[in-house]
Amino acid sequence: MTKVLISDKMDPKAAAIFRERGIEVDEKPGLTPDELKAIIGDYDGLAIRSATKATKGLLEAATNLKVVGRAGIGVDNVDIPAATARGVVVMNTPFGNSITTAEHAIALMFALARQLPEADASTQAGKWEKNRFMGVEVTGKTLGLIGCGNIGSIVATRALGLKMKVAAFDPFLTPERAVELGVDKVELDELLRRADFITLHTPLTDQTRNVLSRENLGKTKKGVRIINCARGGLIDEAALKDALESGQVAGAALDVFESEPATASPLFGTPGFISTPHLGASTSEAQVNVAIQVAEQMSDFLLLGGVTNAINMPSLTAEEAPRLKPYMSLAEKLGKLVGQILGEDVRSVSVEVEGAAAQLNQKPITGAVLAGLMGTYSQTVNMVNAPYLAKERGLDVREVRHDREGDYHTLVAVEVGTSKGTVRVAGTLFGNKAPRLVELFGVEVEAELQGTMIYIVNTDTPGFIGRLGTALGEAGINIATFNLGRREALGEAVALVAVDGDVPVEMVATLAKLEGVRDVVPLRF
Ligand SMILES: NC(=O)C1=CN([C@@H]2O[C@H](COP(=O)(O)OP(=O)(O)OC[C@H]3O[C@@H](n4cnc5c(N)ncnc54)[C@H](O)[C@@H]3O)[C@@H](O)[C@H]2O)C=CC1
Ligand SMILES: O=C(O)CCC(=O)C(=O)O
Repeated sequence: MTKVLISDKMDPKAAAIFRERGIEVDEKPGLTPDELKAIIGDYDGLAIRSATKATKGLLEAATNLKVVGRAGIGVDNVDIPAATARGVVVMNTPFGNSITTAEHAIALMFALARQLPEADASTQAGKWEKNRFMGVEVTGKTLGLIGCGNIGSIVATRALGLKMKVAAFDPFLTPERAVELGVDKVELDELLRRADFITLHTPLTDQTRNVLSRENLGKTKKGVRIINCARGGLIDEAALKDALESGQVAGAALDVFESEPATASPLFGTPGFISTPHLGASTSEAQVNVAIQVAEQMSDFLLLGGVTNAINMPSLTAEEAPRLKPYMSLAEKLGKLVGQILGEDVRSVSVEVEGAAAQLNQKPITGAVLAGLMGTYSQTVNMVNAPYLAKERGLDVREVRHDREGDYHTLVAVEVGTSKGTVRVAGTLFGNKAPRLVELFGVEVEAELQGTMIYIVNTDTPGFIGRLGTALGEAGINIATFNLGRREALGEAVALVAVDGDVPVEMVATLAKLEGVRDVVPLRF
């Protein structure tokens, strides 16, 4: 039975959905990394928030794992390259908590503008310091957004509603989108110079790390207030402390820290500094949203092969998956066929779809060809890691789509570049569901690729088939199906012979010695 582990605190709706869909689920938040590592091998799916760290070490122990689902947006707690290399799909829920996080940024902006935490603490301490807490209005002020994606855009609309001006720095924000949102698209230096408030909404990447560095903090308008509800590491925390102490920065509110859980920080106790413990996504609405989304997405993947919001694999809806299934089986068999016959001598792969196949999502078909092909070289290949492994081997992979119908109503062809030139295999679906080879290296051969087969290239001479049958019969090998094709009469011929049981190595050597034989390769599908 398919099994999922929920290893972080998650709304109970997630577990309920897994169970409704027939998936066994264990909820074990708060495990230590070692405890998690000890049990992860039992699970097909791992559902997490931000506390679980899906490290390379954990993924290595996760021998059955097929999918990691992040109930949230940031996947920086998952080693994506390691997951991809091991063929594990990583999914997130990119929209479920965006509004909630945007609202937290706005809440922190007001908390800074009116010093709400300090005023609350003072009042509850019985001090009534009415003159100590002079605030600022946000109306008419400029909010500088660093990152204007899903959350940044929501913050922008809320800020505009508060009659603020909004300037956004985001290299991927198009001028049209900026106009649509009503924000000024600016460079970082201009934002730093103009903003009264700065809020960060980017992922943590090599480009965004320390975007508010000591140098950039020095370029801000004196008295700026800064909010970070995105990721720790975007701001130089030591420089921020100095900037708060010097008055360059009047206030800073961090929901996220370089190191979490942040139970100690030099920033704690600095005047003008307020913090929350990574609460950006913590509303009941957002947690229900992400729990439902992650459980549905993971179930669709584990049960139907549907792929939604995957970071390391192209999307495939649960409706598309059944239609694509026979094509993926055909594509994988074609990949296996060329991989087994050509061995290491594969330099490029072009996957062509024609007719009905051209109406479908081609990425999974290409992925399946590569999975079949790369499976010849590695034991642990699947649709997720095959494109990655192909890239690692330096394979040039292309996709071609022909909308027209040729001789077949639907066709998947794989053209492979080798050191000796290009070869091509192609297959179709009989009755829209049964994969059949129809072309093998320029020769028309119709064959069902399954079980154990022998590929034989020979010179077309009278009596060859008899000699081949006798050799197999003498070795006690029963022929299941015999599929033949030839380039021209008495020219090169190709046989694909399906046999019961295995083909011993000695048998391959015996067949190779038969008169007229040019090549023999045992195949397994
Ligand atoms: N505090 C919390 O609990 C939560 C934090 N987050 C974090 O918020 C961040 C933003 O999330 P979304 O808006 O959903 O992501 P998104 O992907 O929709 O937007 C990110 C934006 O950053 C921009 N960007 C990328 N590199 C940039 C660069 N070098 N300079 C400026 N902009 C750059 C992108 O173009 C994109 O528009 C993520 O890091 C996410 O993990 C999200 C949810 C909850
Ligand atoms: O799950 C959480 O509480 C954190 C959410 C978050 O940081 C994210 O979605 O990126």
